Amino acid sequence: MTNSEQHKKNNTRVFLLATAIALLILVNGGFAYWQMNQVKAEFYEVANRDLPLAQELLPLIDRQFEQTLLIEKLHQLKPEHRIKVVPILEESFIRTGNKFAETSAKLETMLKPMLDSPREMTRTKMQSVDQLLKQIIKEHHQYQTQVLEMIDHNKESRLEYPTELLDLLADEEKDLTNELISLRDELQRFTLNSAKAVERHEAMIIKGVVIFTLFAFSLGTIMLILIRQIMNSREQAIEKISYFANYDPLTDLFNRRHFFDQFNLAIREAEESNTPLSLCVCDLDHFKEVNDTLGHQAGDNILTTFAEILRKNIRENDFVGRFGGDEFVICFPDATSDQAAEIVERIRTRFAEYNALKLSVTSTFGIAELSHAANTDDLLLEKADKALYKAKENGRNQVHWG
Ligand SMILES: Nc1nc2c(ncn2[C@@H]2O[C@H](COP(=O)(O)OP(=O)(O)OP(=O)(O)O)[C@@H](O)[C@H]2O)c(=O)[nH]1
Repeated sequence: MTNSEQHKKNNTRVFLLATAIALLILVNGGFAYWQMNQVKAEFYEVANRDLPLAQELLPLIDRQFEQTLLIEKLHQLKPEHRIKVVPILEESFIRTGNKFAETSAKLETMLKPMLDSPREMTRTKMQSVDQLLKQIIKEHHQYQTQVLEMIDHNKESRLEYPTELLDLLADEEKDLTNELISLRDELQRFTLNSAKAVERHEAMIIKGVVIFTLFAFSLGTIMLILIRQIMNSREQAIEKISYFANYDPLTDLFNRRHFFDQFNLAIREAEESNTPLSLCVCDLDHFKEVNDTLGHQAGDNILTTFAEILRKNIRENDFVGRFGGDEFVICFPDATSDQAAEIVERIRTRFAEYNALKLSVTSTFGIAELSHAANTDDLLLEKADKALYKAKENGRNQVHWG
């Protein structure tokens, strides 16, 4: 498998893993949100509707109790007064009782959907609430019947009420009130529990959001690091490619192609500004022998040393390239062949001095100057090559131009 195939495979794996985790988080978040909404709906149902309704029952019972006390005192009134008051009280007592029946019926209807709730906890709680309510309704009914009987009795007789009946009514009233209070408390407890459940679910969701954020952040950071690495290696590869496209890796000088690109530009500039320009072709002498006797590595070292001497001795605007093997080219913008020869002579001497210590490798140079007869890169190169050939013929280790 190639490197890029391996990269592609790794990228796909990272992407699939991230997608799977993101989907898991999404499903989990969705489930938690759905659960929280369910609990919230039940909570608000009780808090906003049923609880105030249950609390409404309590004052109704209180009112009926007060009315009972009044009925109790009826026998103290004169019969002619009693006849006037009894119907008013009776009517008021019945009205309050009807209101009680209406409110408790509403409460019963509202409890009904919760009795069929899909959540078992809600169902169990609501069953006990429902039983309590039924008990209250039943007891209230008995209580009301007894009081109404007492009113009838008041209408017809002048007799005092038997104390047992009054005690019984008082007890029933107390029971009724107590049961109403416990109904209200039960509903309040349920509301409180629902509120806690909502809080728990909200905390869970917040935790989920925090974990998701941390995860997304880490994933993002990893992605960024990966992208940076990919970009760095891409940049390095581009740098390498452009380096190899323009430079000779052994000597770090321009390669033949890049040298000639620059050389053509220099020729155009020289023609436009009407300034001189010279080209020098250099070749090491008997370099083959160095390779054959001392080895290829020693040959390489001599080539890099020669390149270094070239670089150090040319002027700021001059440039040099490796033509191939042991052949080099130097461009001298704004220099006649005489001026170029002066610089080249210095190079030849330095190289000869350097090598004289260890080996006897020397260099030979041929120079050509831009003219009407030699006004292209090819013609200049041909002219410089001829000069080099002449110098080699003349015994090497010298500079020829003219
Ligand atoms: N070490 C080394 N040798 C190289 C490289 N490129 C070419 N050569 C060798 O350089 C030698 C060039 O020899 P020639 O230019 O033909 O001849 P020469 O021995 O220099 O003789 P003259 O040029 O006539 O003085 C050959 O033996 C090539 O194998 C390189 O990158 N490194």
